[in-house]
Amino acid sequence: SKRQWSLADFDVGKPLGKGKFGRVYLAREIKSKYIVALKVIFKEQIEKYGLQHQLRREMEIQTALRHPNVLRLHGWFHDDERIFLILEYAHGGELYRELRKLGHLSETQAATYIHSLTKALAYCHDKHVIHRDIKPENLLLDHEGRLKIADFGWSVQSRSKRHTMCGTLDYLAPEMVEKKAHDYSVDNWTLGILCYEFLYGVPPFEAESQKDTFKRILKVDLTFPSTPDVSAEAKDLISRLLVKDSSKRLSLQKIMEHPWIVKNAKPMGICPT
Ligand SMILES: CC[C@@H](NC(=O)c1cc2[nH]nc(NC(=O)c3ccc(N4CCN(C)CC4)cc3)c2s1)c1ccccc1
Repeated sequence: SKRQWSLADFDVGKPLGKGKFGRVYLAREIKSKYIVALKVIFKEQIEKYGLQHQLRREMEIQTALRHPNVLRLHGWFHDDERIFLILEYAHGGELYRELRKLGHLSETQAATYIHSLTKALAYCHDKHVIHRDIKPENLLLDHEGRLKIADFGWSVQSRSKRHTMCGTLDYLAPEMVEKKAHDYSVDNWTLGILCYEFLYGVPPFEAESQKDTFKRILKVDLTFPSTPDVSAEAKDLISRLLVKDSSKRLSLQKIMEHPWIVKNAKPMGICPT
């Protein structure tokens, strides 16, 4: 019973954030008083960059995904110049703001978020979806501090081996940098990048220029600073994910069973900030 929505159904509030092709606003569905995030995307922008198919894929993918760590897409509607996505509202905002505020996360927080991400990715991969653009900006927190993956704008159904350069450089796996065919395991690489960034506050291959970042990624030039003091188990997990040969990266199942995750991750995916 897909209900037809329109802008008249919502009270639109303050802007929450903006991305490449649109903005997100706090909104309330008038009849139910249900709070949502309304993502407004301009058709001419999408047409200008030929991203209609990509946006349609994002909408089809995110509507079909039902997981506690994946932001829900409740529905959509459009008018002459805009497309509106009715998204779950994540009250806690962007994880990367929390990361910037704290500098780096505790091993409990980092392991809890990595565990939640791993479960969400295992669910997505089971549905043949590769996100390809997991980065702190796309990770949100709900009112209980539970992690939610947002913005499937770059995700693909794994059937198409086609690749398009996407995502910020720091998170790109070597095979994507080398424009080789890539598969699910790019998301495993990214989990390693994120785990490092959660614990150290910066991504592992950060460099002055894009070229240097590319070189460091291709060399897997991984070094661990002496501070903050990070456990050997955490470094072990990171080292088993940031592996150039994508077939040798730790599987999502093995990540969930890794001693550092088992010891530090909160079972319900919620940890006191
Ligand atoms: C991830 C980018 C993507 N975003 C979404 O899809 C987004 C979907 C979605 N649902 N809920 C959100 N919540 C917020 O954005 C938010 C931000 C700050 C908040 N706080 C400020 C600090 N305060 C102390 C607590 C409350 C609370 C909620 C967002 S963003 C996007 C993509 C394209 C265009 C626009 C946005």
